[in-house]
Amino acid sequence: ALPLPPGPKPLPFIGNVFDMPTKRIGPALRELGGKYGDLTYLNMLGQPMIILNSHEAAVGLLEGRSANTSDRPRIVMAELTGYMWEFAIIGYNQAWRVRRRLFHTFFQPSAIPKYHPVHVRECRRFLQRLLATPEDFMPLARHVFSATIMDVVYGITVADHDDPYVSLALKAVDVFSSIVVPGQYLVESLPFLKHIPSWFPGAGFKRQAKRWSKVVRASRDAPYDVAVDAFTRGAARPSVVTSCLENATREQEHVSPQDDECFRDVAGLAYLTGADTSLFAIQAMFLAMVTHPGVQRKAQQELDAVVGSNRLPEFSDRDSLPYINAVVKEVIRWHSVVPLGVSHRVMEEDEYKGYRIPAGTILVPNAWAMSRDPRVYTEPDAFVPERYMKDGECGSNVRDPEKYQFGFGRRICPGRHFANDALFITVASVLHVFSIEPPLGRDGKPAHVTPNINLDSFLSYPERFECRITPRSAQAEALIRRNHEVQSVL
Ligand code: HEM
Repeated sequence: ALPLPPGPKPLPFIGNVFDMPTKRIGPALRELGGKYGDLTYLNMLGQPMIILNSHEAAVGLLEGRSANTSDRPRIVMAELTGYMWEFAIIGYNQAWRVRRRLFHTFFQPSAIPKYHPVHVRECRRFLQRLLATPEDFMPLARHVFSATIMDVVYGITVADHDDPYVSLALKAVDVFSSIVVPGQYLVESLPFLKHIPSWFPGAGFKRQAKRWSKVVRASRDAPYDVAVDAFTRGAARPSVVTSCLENATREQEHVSPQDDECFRDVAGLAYLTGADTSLFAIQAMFLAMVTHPGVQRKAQQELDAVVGSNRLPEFSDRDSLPYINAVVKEVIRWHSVVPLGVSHRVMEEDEYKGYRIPAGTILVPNAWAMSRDPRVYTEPDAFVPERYMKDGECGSNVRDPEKYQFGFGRRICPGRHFANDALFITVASVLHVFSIEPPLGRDGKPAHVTPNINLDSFLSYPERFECRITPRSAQAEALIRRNHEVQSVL
């Protein structure tokens, strides 16, 4: 007898299909929320969907009711492309639990300090490459996070240019981004279309899925097979895969087929989720520094006072760098890397705040809207690390963006501590030695840079922009050039 949450009037049969935006999705859905409320109900060809436009609504349903809301919606395109090995999109079931538990053992807070040397080494190589070709800062940033995750997960060193694993991951993440945005493929609302023959008119999605499936499979198996081969030859470096194989072969001679599948899935997902997420956050940091020079100056003053000019930042400096920590938090808020989070699914009918939440409803947390909530953040579009500062410390003056940008409840991002480490060391190191400024215009004066963020797909990223990256001083340049090789001691 309870009403459904409010939403735009559905059309017969197709429901609200035309109300689902395809461009700047987060902002457009927030606008819808402005009319209908924090919970906006959409009927997508009969599939119930609720957009959660506020933090309170997302916490209420995804954390308060997590036993019932930790499932994932079926993604038919994931089935067609062979992506169901990714435990990020499989249901709330035993296969997910086993994989999530194993992932957690490698990425929980007590486990990740052992990856610090890899972060530091790759970050310092990044500084050297930036010095050589600063105009390539976008691809170089991709390289640093890919190199870190490939070393940590597989013990593989990636090539400086055109690495096959880096391009494979890039292609696989592109496929993933294309298939997970709600409402993009008709077959998601009409799953029977999955069975129409590939040659049938309108079955382009099936042909596309077939083309993509090769990349999807290879992205899981190619680096894993190389790591297993190295392990078998006794030539493996310490890595997540090496640890899995060592543990599995301690008591039995061979790895069971179930364990083999599980190890492939866990390593593959870390490899695919680990690089681009941090990459887009750090690209946003470069953009924020170009557009907010006052923040950059303040961060550099803190680095000069704490780290000094004779060395580069280390993880041990973290607690003494509150403003840098606040910059990292503001990067995470200002740029929603996953603007619509990852959808959850309601397993059994529920009631929330007097509304009926039907079984099978897809819940879409609009993280972008949460990051721009003017009730929580003054001037939400501005980059203001000071909002987290309290009595000279990076405290919790205001809602911590980690509470929504990494998802919710039992599905919360298990790689968030690792991502935080990667962002901290990169932000601190880059700002310590480089100035990031707008490019010079034809008149020789700094040009105006307008932030242009792509918000049309699953992962959001800054569109290509230019900036001048130069060493802050001769001493900073010498620091970068000095070879800071740190051994990988996983
Ligand atoms: C800035 C960086 C990152 C952001 C913003 C981010 C965000 C997210 C979000 C929003 C989710 C969905 C949570 C939910 O369903 O409620 C998620 C899931 C996940 N993330 Fe991240 N992530 C980041 C980095 C990473 C890294 C570095 C890794 C791996 C090392 C990782 C591994 C995962 C995995 C495995 C899941 C699936 C969890 C599950 O379904 O149980 N993420 N992430």
